Amino acid sequence: MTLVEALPWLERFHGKTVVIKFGGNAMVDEELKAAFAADVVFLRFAGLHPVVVHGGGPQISAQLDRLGLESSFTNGLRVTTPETMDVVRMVLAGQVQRELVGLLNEHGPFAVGMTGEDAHTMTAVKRYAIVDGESVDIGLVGDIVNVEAGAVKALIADGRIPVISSIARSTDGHVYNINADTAASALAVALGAEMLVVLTDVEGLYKDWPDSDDVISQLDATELEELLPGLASGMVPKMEGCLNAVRSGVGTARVLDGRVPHSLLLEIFTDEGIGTMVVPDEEPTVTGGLA
Ligand SMILES: Nc1ncnc2c1ncn2[C@@H]1O[C@H](COP(=O)(O)OP(=O)(O)O)[C@@H](O)[C@H]1O
Ligand SMILES: CC(=O)N[C@@H](CCC(=O)OP(=O)(O)O)C(=O)O
Repeated sequence: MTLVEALPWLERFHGKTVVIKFGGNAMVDEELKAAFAADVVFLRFAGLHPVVVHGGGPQISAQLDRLGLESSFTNGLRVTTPETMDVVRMVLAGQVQRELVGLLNEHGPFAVGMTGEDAHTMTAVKRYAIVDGESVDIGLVGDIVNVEAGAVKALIADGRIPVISSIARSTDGHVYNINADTAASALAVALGAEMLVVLTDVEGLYKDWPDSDDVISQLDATELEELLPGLASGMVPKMEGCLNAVRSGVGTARVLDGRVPHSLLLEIFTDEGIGTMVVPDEEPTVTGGLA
């Protein structure tokens, strides 16, 4: 990429908040993790306000395996017993988040880790999975009902990079496991972010997955809504999160291949986008006259 190509994007995104969801599947390679950290710090030095929400599904599964605990998913959500919840919290907040904070802070005193529990940042309610129209109990899985973004905004104002684990407390004191895509989307909305970027282990949203690897490069909210019922597993919370974001004021939501080194910078600062971009529905054009 030529530097001058980046100028219009630097101007456009200066001072804007970008929420980046770093998926556990994109986090498997040491070099890629370091490249991701460098990209996020680059964004900060370029005058954007990056906020990281991280996943860790494969890392949680590996730890459950080591402990000999069974684990299963319903509609892309982990069935979470109280015992599983202890492991989820330990792995996300104690391991994955710490590692990302460490990698970011190799560049300076920027990253501050927290979970949705801190400063009441995220409040959850129990979430049920819907299977064949029936509501199914999947344990301590939560949905976000409120985001108090004050603590995150204070960190941004102080030049820090918040790194947030997708765990949240309910008003009655339960701690819930939140899908990281769902948490990133809720946070992007509450922060009035310009962009939600979801880094995963595929090139973007495939048109006819698993039969073809034709990536949909751009679609609007209504088009995405029509595709949602046909999507499988991990893509469901991701695309629901993108839809929720653009329907609630976030400028664009993008799904990118986290396996491509520096995909974040390529997407934000070059003309040809990579991955899938979800845009809000076009506002109806006002043709004149009184409303
Ligand atoms: N239409 C689709 N396009 C792309 N990937 C899809 C699609 N439907 C299902 N998937 C699956 O969703 C996975 C991504 O979700 P997930 O494994 O939860 O990733 P992450 O850990 O990054 O959140 C892909 O690896 C792919 O197997
Ligand atoms: C409820 C639920 O499924 N929570 C996820 C939280 C981590 C996550 O979302 O990680 P990825 O982004 O890497 O998939 C889980 O337990 O795996």
